[in-house]
Amino acid sequence: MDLSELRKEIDDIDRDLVQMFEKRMALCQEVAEYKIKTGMQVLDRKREVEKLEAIQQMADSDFNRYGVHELFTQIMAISRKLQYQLLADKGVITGLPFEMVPNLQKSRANVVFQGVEGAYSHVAALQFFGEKAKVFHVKTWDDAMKAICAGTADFAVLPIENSSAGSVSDVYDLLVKYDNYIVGETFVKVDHVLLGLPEAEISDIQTVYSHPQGLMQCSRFLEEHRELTKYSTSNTALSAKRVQEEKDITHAAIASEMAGSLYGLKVLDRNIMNSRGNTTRFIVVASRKMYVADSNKLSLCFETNHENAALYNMLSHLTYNGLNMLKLESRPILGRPWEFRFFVDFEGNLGDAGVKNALRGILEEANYFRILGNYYTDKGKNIDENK
Ligand SMILES: C=C(O[C@@H]1C=C(C(=O)O)C=C[C@H]1O)C(=O)O
Repeated sequence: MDLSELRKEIDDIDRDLVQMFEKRMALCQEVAEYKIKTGMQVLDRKREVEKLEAIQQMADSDFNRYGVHELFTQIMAISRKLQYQLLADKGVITGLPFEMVPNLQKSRANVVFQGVEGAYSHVAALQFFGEKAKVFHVKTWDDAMKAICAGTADFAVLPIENSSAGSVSDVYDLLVKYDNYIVGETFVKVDHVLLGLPEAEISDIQTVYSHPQGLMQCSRFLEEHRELTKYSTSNTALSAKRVQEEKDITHAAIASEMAGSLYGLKVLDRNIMNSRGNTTRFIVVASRKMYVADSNKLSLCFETNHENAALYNMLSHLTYNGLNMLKLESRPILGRPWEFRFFVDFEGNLGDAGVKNALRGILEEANYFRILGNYYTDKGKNIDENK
């Protein structure tokens, strides 16, 4: 037999396979209609496990047993995706009661941030809500979350990620702890300087205060000045305040120039950061499940079974619906060592058919699932990376 004859036979088989595939999908569509009527779940794990076992029995070698297992795992996943599409089309999307709003009521908003005046969160709040916004501060990120739950604030502004130090993991955990939602985001350029008392010189400094992120973002500078003792504080601006209050010429803070001028400190050194384009992304959080009409980014959180391909299967719902993933983060689940909760950001709007379809799939197949928000992002267009 020559190659072209072999390929012709393969082509014939493939044609049959496609026809069989289409027949199978048509039946799955009927199954979906039955499920919609009866309120049954799309995923039936027991049936899928039994099917995979039965199919493996039909194959005649280990290699083929493995192959058909792979093949039918995918066929059934596609079958489920078809069913979710149908459910989403028929409006059967429970668990997504997000209210669409034309815009956020920014001008009358009461906004909370963590830290003290001059903190980068303060800068972020003014940038997002405008210079005249009513802002107040609390001691911890947890307090900020509580303030919006209690209604003393309409919005909280919290840092979620820095371009050189990475994710702010505590804030991820707080998004799970509280029933609050991301309704916006804003990017702030972080320009740390070394601040001391007006009479201090850099040679006087022995102790440096800053938030752990501030210390991390200036780690190269601190490595070059190993003689300095580093102290973590809960906020960069608070460290500037502390230097002002302690009146010790040997103390300095790593904070913004704005914090320095607020607390009467002198800039002892600039350009102390590891990377020049150092930017922090802040999220704006509210207690209402709402999204603005032009939202273009979603954040989700889910837990899966601790088994082979579990994450891959969850993410396949995004791939299959052509959704562009922007970020994947994981956090440990307390009480279940070495198991993780996943956080995914991707592009889209809750009104998009592809988004509804993907959410329906993840909602059914994850052990725990929450939409953390659908909001508008300008992707940090205001940031000049070269300055
Ligand atoms: C088609 C069904 O829905 C899903 C898909 C399956 C399949 O493609 O064989 C099997 C079980 C379900 O998870 C069904 O319930 O039979």
